[in-house]
Amino acid sequence: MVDILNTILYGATGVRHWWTLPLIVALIHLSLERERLLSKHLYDSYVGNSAQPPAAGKCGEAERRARTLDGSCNNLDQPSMGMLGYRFSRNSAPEWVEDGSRLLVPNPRDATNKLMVRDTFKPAETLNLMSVAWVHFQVHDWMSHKRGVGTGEFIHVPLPEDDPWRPQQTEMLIPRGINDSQSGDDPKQHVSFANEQTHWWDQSQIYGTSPEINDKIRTHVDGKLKLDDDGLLFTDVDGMEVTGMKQNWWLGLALLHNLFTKEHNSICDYLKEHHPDMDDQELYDKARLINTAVNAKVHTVEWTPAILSDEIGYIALQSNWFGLENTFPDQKLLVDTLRATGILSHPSAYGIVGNPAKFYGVPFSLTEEFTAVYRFHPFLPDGITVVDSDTGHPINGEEIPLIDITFRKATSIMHNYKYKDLLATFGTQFSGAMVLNNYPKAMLDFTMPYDNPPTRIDLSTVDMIRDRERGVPRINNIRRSLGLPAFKSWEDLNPDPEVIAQMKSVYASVEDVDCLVGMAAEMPRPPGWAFGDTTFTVFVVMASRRLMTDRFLTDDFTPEYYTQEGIDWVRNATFKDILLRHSPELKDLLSTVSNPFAPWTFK
Ligand code: HEM
Repeated sequence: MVDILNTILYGATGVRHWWTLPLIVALIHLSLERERLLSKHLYDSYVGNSAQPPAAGKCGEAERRARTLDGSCNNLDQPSMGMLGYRFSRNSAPEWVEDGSRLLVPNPRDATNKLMVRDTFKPAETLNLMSVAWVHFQVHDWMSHKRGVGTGEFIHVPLPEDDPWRPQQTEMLIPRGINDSQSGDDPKQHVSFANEQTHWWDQSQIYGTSPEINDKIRTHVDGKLKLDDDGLLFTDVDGMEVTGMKQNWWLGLALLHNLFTKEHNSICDYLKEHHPDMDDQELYDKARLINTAVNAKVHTVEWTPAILSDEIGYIALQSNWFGLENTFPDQKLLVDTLRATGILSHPSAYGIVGNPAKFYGVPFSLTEEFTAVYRFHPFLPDGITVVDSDTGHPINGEEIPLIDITFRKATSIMHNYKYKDLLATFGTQFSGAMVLNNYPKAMLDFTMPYDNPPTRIDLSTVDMIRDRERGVPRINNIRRSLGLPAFKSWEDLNPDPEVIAQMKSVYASVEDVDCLVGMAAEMPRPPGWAFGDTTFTVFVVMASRRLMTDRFLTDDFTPEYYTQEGIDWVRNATFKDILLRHSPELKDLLSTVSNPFAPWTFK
């Protein structure tokens, strides 16, 4: 049914790019596409393999009522689903998974030098640096593949003859990823990797996944988290903030970890006011549920529409949360009719949140393709200039290079500048665009400070190696594996003759183009979109799926679990209000802002 309708609406019309269809037709197409992808493009990494999911503890009353630290018991029928250590699944069927024989083909460092390295900064003029911080903050909630630092096992990437790192070195050593594969695994599936975070959207980056870290961040009074006398997160012995997850730490993460720790405490105050009988644990558990749902909502109805900045993106994302019914209240009859005839799915018509969970027959975990399409390192700028939030004037004049806002230097900046000025800086400065030759130079030559031994890496080469190591298909096979038409020629991927010439100097064929390079190269895109249709297709299936499968965002998004006040808090929450709650000094600057992930301007 879905296929037939989609063919009539899209294929048979001969329209090459679905987003050029009339709005309502494009929206119906999207709804049908999502059903098609969810029904056919979810592949569990445990099926056919000898490995078992990690063991979950017992799901008692406490685990039923609140999010657990290790993510177990979100699904009460299969308690280990999506928990810490659970394997990433895939959107591509096993036959599309790369087998590792092309790990160094073509040389990823050559691809970086020619196609990725930033020549001049290309801004994404519809996105600010806050949007970059935001997405990284969320990525740290969802995923972290284990790096094999200290195992002594490296992937040796030969440096091209004219490489800037020569003559000091002739190869780049990249610690191998640690895979979870076992001898009885199906060889067709190549390799499987486990997640060091929980797969659920549960703010584990703030709350931690172990009792030790969780204990360290909590006051154990009134449900609250620890903040110092300046209202900031405490500094740990490693020189960075005490918080749930702090890999690849930089100022953007520091700003948002502080913000949502403050927000947690505000939610605790509000709950205590309405429920003075709640003890520390209950306040903490409910505040975590609410804080998490707020993040999922802001991401869905504010961040994503900023990234997909047009009418289709806006309506599609509003209806993911609220349903088309509430997005177009005056079109209720049309929505009901389209639903009754099966043209619109239930989630498209009535929204995902608060409606029954849906699994499409496959246990939930995030996918390797989903990780691959979130490699948004070109969003990072070369540096920041801190501005005064009242005047917009630079403070201390000079730009602080990107490298000097990473790791413990980020924490120093948090203490050396005013929080409101740092927020204003991130609000007013542009993000980089996800296009070719826009990877920040600082990320192309840096040493991971906490690795032992320290490794000098170029993150773009590492990004490509990781995708290849994890069996992520090249861009054209991702398209085929998702049932999208392949790029038949270079021109199909990007019509610019100069870009084609440059790509041809690296890749023998359009079939070889890496996912990362393909994502940056893909043109045309819908106007206002930060990326192309291939990336978007992976988002369509996975962004919906992680909402649809989470008990606390579907079946149990109820007053019983959240309290009525909690449901109201989530319903009313906007990112602007959160910023203003914790930095009311930004009132003037934010007064003209409608989406806080688009650049703010001083009057
Ligand atoms: C200064 C800021 C950042 C630094 C220092 C940084 C550094 C890193 C490093 C070292 C890795 C792991 C490489 C490996 O596999 O060996 C990584 C992975 C990754 N980064 Fe970043 N990154 C930054 C910002 C961002 C941003 C803004 C995004 C946007 C979404 C992002 C998305 C990712 C993703 C999706 C991965 C793969 C995660 C996984 O393998 O599970 N990063 N980054």
